Amino acid sequence: MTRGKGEPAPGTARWSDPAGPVVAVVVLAAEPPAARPPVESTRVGGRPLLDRTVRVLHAAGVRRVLVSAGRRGPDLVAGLVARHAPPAEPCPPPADLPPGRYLLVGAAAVFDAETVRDLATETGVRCTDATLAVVDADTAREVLAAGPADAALAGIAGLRLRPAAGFATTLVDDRDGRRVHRALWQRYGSKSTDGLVCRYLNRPLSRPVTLLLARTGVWPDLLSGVSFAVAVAGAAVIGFGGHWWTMLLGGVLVQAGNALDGVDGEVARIGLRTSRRGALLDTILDRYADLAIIAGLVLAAGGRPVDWAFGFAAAAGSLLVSYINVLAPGAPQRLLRRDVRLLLCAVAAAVSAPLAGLAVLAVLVNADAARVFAMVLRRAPGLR
Ligand SMILES: Nc1ccn([C@@H]2O[C@H](COP(=O)(O)OP(=O)(O)O[C@@H]3[C@@H](O)[C@H](O)[C@@H](O)[C@H](O)[C@@H]3O)[C@@H](O)[C@H]2O)c(=O)n1
Ligand SMILES: O=P([O-])([O-])O[C@@H]1[C@@H](O)[C@H](O)[C@@H](O)[C@H](O)[C@@H]1O
Repeated sequence: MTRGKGEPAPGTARWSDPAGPVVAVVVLAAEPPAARPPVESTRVGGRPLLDRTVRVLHAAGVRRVLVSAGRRGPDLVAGLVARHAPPAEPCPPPADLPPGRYLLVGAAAVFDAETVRDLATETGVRCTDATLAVVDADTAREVLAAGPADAALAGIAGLRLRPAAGFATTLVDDRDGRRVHRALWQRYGSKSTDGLVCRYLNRPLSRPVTLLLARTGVWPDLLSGVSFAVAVAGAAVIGFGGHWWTMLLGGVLVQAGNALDGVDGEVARIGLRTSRRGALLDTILDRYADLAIIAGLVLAAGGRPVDWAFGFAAAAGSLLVSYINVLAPGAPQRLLRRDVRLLLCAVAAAVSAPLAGLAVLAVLVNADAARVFAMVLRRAPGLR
């Protein structure tokens, strides 16, 4: 394809003029492929790709999302309108597109809001990692008239290429989902705040479970309940088992619950389904599971006064270490994060040393809490 119609002579300002908000046009095939489901219906993170695309575009601040899909358009858009607010709209015929800036989105593009925001700062730019481009109205009309954006955009000269600022890839077809979900996990599976046990032991354990569940659309809150149930089951087996092998089994269940506790967040992030409600549920269930596990160790140790004393100290310190995260989110790095505490409890149970485990946990968590509180207090402004 020759240079875009109306393409400015090199050096003129039009391509770089970022004036005006961008309108997104999701360019789908006018006719669905005969042999396979249309790529936009492939489930990514538990929702059809077209739904994810509309959601990400709105999350990136795009004020209008149009869907160009030939005669399929009105039906597709009707479904989107029912599931999105603000909704998507059918794209008018290319010749009727008003002047302005357009973000052209390929049917198979999988991307995040960060990539959209970065691209939308300019005009005349195309993403090298997925079919995304910001062009002016003339070029948009030309691409839409030519058919699916994937091929038409590649042929337009004069577009500056730019790697994705965030996440972006192209879903080849519905068999490519595994690769895309691995890439999404790589980007969103772990958190910057993960502790050492979490990063090097728990995330590798939770990753295959998440990759199995992320495409199903399973509710993250349900997964929070499952990891809670596994941890509490471990606590019960430890507390009431009475044999070395039940202690070992209990320890394994506690560590399994520890690792599984990352699956809910991983599935939520990959599927763009994180929620404040889910975060609260996750944290509250974790606190109860922590207390249940400590109670299980106290019962396994014999339930004597000394066992309850260490259990109380371990529980109080554990709650304080977690509470610091609420009181002072930017507090210095806490060492006895939940991933470390639960691994310590699991090992104590597995080697049938519940009292020793409680004593070590009690000393470490309270020392860590005292250390971090002292640092926070030193930084806190004095009386004014
Ligand atoms: N129903 C839900 C559950 C979670 N979210 C969102 O996810 C984060 C929680 O992220 P994640 O589950 O990845 O990690 P978490 O903070 O739970 O930390 C666990 C530790 O508890 C565990 O001990 C450790 O082993 C594990 O590896 C993790 O580090 C939540 O804040 C929400 O934003 C949601 O939306 N809905
Ligand atoms: O590691 P920690 O801070 O003691 O406890 C954590 C909480 O602070 C966090 O809010 C929650 O999402 C984690 O699942 C874990 O429960």
